[in-house]
Amino acid sequence: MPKKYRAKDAALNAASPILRLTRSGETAWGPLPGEDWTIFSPNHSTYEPLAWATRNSEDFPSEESSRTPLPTVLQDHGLYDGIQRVLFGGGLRFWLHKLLFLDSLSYLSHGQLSVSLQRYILVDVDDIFVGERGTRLKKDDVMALLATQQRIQQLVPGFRFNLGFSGKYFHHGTAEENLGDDMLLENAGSFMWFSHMWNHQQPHLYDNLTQLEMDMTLNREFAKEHGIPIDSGYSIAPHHSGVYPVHELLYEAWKRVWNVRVTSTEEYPHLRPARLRRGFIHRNIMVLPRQTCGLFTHTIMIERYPGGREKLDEAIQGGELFQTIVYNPINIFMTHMSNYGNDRLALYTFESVIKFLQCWTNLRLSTAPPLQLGERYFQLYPEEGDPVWGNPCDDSRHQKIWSHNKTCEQLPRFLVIGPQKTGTTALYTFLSMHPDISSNFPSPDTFEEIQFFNGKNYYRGLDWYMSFFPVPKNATARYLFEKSATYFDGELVPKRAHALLSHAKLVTILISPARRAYSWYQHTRAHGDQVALNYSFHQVITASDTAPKPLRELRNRCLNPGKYSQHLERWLSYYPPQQLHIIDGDQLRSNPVETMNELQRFLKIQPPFDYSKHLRYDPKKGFFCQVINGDHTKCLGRSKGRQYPPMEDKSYKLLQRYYLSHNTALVKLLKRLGYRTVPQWLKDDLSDTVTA
Ligand SMILES: Nc1ncnc2c1ncn2[C@@H]1O[C@H](COP(=O)(O)OS(=O)(=O)O)[C@@H](OP(=O)(O)O)[C@H]1O
Repeated sequence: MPKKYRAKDAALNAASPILRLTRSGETAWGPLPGEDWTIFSPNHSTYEPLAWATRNSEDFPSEESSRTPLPTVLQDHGLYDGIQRVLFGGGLRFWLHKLLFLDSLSYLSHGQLSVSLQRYILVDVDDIFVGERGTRLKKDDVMALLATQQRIQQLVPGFRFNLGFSGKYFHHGTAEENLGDDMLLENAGSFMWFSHMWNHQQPHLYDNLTQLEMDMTLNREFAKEHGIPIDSGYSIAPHHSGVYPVHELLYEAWKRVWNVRVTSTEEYPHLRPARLRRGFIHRNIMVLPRQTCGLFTHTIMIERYPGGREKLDEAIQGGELFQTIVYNPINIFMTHMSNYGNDRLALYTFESVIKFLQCWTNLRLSTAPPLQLGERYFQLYPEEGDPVWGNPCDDSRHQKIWSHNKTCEQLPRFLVIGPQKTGTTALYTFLSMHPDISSNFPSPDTFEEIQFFNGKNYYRGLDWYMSFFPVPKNATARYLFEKSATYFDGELVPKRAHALLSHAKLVTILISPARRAYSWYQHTRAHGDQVALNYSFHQVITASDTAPKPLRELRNRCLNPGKYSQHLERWLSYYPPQQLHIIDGDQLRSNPVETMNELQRFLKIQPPFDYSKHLRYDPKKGFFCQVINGDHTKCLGRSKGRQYPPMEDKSYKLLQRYYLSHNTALVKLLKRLGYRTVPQWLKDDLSDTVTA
């Protein structure tokens, strides 16, 4: 019917085959959101109602029919035109429609787009013993806690509240509240427990591991003394401090004192939006996303709850809290002790939402200790095991829970990303001559390169990366940079680099990919690599996919980085083109002064450094070198600018063909990026006359 109605009192068709997650049986009484409902009037046997509602009687005071339920959601079996559909007469603002939408997707995709019906719920009660006098649990609150827990157990088998304690504040309440503390301990075995911090101090405020361990040990001693179990393997930091952004000392102390294997936070990657919170694993500690239920330490009385009882019920009855559980297979909720005293809003909230879920959904609610939840979570989302380190300075909340000794000024402002064998060491050396530019401290394993964003080092975390850069107050250089030539073609590198250094500028050097491949081959031979010594360059680059693994690996390291356009496009899918500067490697070799001037302009470094006075061509080396003490030059070592025979013509020809599509795409890309001239090496590689 082409009219816009207001509607109320929704009910479902229990016989509909679409219902899966959604459970029929009740009527959702009251007005439904929106004023433009379509009421369907099917005139063909293909349509079957999935939901009904009543037209708002105020709009039709005299009409008898206003009391008759009319179809608002229809299943179209597709008998008419062969296409099955579900037609919604109202939008997704109505919570029941969100469930029906999920079920429709599942039904119409023959189960391929289905969410699981299993839901885990864990309710953490932080700050046990911490609340202010007058807001803590009394004996009858603890009794209510136990009674509610028992009732919830009927609906969620094995359900137990998970209590996070800070022993220092035990017996810090009124006489009545201290009896409440005692009663919690008398019933310790009825709950799950985890360690908060002994003194509720935020871990990021500790710069001393011993101190942090001492505080944790005090809480552990307290637990042992009072019969609190200490083997949960779970812990929580006050205000999520130290968990993310990671404070390594916290992870270290947790492992040493509590053997922590799992924790949770609301802060990864950010507090908001809550639906995007995810997990990660760091130093073998699983970090799970934590949900909020709308109750905080200040909402301990219903009149303090924003919007009062009505808003709280809205969250429970189809609103945010209800939906959190519908959408998340694993739910760890944060509450505080004071939410269980006073108006006991947390008891009301959880019991009500669980009942509401049971009434309207077929979800199977269960619970498990945090360690099991962690394992389950990463089985469901294995890809999340890999963390992505964001920049703490991009989020004001993160900055508040980051050590005062850390600053984003200690992060590089530009990256020289490679690829290998294009002249990156020369560029690194020239940049380091600049009085305003400074690179990282050398790594014992990879020398001037940190190689953080690719490979295993990334798992060492942000503190590890930052430890390679001078603390700004102790340094004179204004521009920090890092050069790791392996970044260029690293699959994950642009994403990771952008997450941490979204404002950083990127510098890359390109030479003929064929020459680059050959230089890499010579490099590995010079390093005594047996494969390179046993096979000719031509054999390496023509090795087939059935060749021995080491040979294939060498072939790949020779060939893959040279697919420049592919790699650059990946960088450009994260960074805007204005942040990327491409250096012609041949120009860097033949005219480094001009190259460095262009680079300084791109980096907006003022005043510019006069490289003409500091670089000179060294005929013996055959390259430009650094001028030392007026007359002498200091050149790069023997491993840069090696002497080796020219590439065989047949190899060069083969590589010209191999890189043809990549080089053609590179020309287009350079034009798109606004480069007016195409480098000579690229023209040569694309022509079929020139030899190497
Ligand atoms: N000024 C100067 N001095 C020495 N070498 C120079 C210079 N400018 C560019 N080149 C070229 O740099 C090539 C080595 O590149 P990289 O430093 O990027 O290699 S590495 O990936 O770090 O191993 C190196 O490659 P090979 O000639 O194959 O040794 C040189 O061609």
